[in-house]
Amino acid sequence: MRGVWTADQVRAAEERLIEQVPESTLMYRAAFGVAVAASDLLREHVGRVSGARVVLLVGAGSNGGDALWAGAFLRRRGVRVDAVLLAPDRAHPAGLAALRAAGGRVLAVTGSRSGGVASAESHSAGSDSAEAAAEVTARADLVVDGIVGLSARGPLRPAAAALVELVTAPVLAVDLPSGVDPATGEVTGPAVSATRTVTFGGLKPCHVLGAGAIHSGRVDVLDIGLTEELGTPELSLLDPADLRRNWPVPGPQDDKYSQGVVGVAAGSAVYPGAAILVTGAAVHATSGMVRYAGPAADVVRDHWPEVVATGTVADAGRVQAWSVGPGIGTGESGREVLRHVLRSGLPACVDADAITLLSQDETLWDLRDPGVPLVLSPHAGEFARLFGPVGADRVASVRRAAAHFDAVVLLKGNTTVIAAPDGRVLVNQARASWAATAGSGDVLSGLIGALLASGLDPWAAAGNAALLHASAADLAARGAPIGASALLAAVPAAIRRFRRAED
Ligand SMILES: NC(=O)C1=CN([C@@H]2O[C@H](COP(=O)(O)OP(=O)(O)OC[C@H]3O[C@@H](n4cnc5c(N)ncnc54)[C@H](O)[C@@H]3O)[C@@H](O)[C@H]2O)[C@@H](O)CC1
Ligand SMILES: [K+]
Repeated sequence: MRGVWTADQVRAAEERLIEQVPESTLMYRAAFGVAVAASDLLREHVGRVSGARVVLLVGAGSNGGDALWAGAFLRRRGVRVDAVLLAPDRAHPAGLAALRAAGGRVLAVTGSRSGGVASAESHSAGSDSAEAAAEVTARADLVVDGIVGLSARGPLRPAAAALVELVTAPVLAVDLPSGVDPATGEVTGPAVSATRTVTFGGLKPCHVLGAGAIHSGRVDVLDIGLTEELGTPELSLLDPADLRRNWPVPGPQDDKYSQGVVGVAAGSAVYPGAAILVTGAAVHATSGMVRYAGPAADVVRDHWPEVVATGTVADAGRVQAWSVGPGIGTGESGREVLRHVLRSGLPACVDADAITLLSQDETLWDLRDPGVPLVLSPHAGEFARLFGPVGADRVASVRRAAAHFDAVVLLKGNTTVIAAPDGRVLVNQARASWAATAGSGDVLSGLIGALLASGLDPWAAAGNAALLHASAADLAARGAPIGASALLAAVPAAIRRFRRAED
């Protein structure tokens, strides 16, 4: 599992570390890491380091300081470095002196009332003008983004925004791509799109949430001594090694019952698709047995002969967990199905129509045994019905909902957020949005139900299912749109890929 820490946590860790290590040492370490990554990118994109042109976009804080020091290190490798100071009076003094001493060129730019880089302020000897800054930026082989870091507030100022728009070269972001909200990953205006981001100590929310994850490019975490001091992460990400360790596979002593039997209550005679998809996902996710209970039993049996299918949940037989909701409808028959599942005292993944039913009829909650795990897996619309609009801070909303319902809540989306009632949060950022297709959520329900039946902790069940689901979508799509059936068919290949994956 990889941790993600908030800006406040990182600052607190820095304060603790500074009692042992001078602040300037931390900045050298950070800047050295940035310079190494910049050299790698130059080799990759330009084929050389010495003689290449690097432009540093430098803001008012220590983020700019990191960039300036990195520029000084790059000068020693023969790189031509231009620093564009966006807040000339507040540029990091030691970093600026170091860059100048190393022979870097410094251009000063200030924002104008009309926005853009129309006004420039002379700052140092040489061709200091907004035009010069624009020109070097546009001609750079690599741009280092030191505009703003952990203390970023609001959108980029106009001068920075105008320069960012001109960049065509690869961008190396220092700590995080400027213009992205550090806490939520939200992008509401112009923002840097980084090829790579070098961050310090640990991942921050903006590297893994929403548009921020895309704008960050590849993220390298550099341990400058902070990692030990960071404490419990605010969020976590599952990595391939977690999935490989967690995904249940049969052992020598297992039989079809010992691995957990999952019950599927989904679909209807008129809409059997959901039944087929949820059941199929459960069939592919784990070995053992899947029972289907509902009006689509005949169709399910035709599709998945290995499934034991019955007409009603009451006749389903013994299961260890339920996957309930997709396609059951929001009328009385669906309500009856949900009542049965909630009364059963078994773990359940509650999705789709079952979530709508819960939002319409509060008395359904009373049927639940509070000691038994529940996973709610809404999309944003269902979440809103159940708990109110998600808002910009998805993590905070989902965490509150999980505590409120005393359930694991998985909010679907390009960034899937999974919160446990005790406050733990997992996020899964899909690399693409191929899973945004009708029926894809049904597949996820089946995966979660199967993992619950195997006895996995419900938070881990939901998290592992989300990661596998996104990976199956990528594998199936390979660059072209897919339907949920293709996603479902790719589930075994995705499991195989994780089971073979190296750490
Ligand atoms: N926290 C740590 O342990 C370390 C931090 N370091 C660096 O220090 C950075 C944090 O430094 P600071 O706290 O000085 O803050 P920043 O460098 O993030 O910038 C803060 C200043 O930028 C301005 N600003 C805020 N939002 C802006 C926006 N949207 N557009 C333009 N300007 C804006 C404000 O005037 C603010 O004072 C980190 O991101 C990292 O790069 C590293 O030097 C190493 C260690
Ligand atoms: K930055």
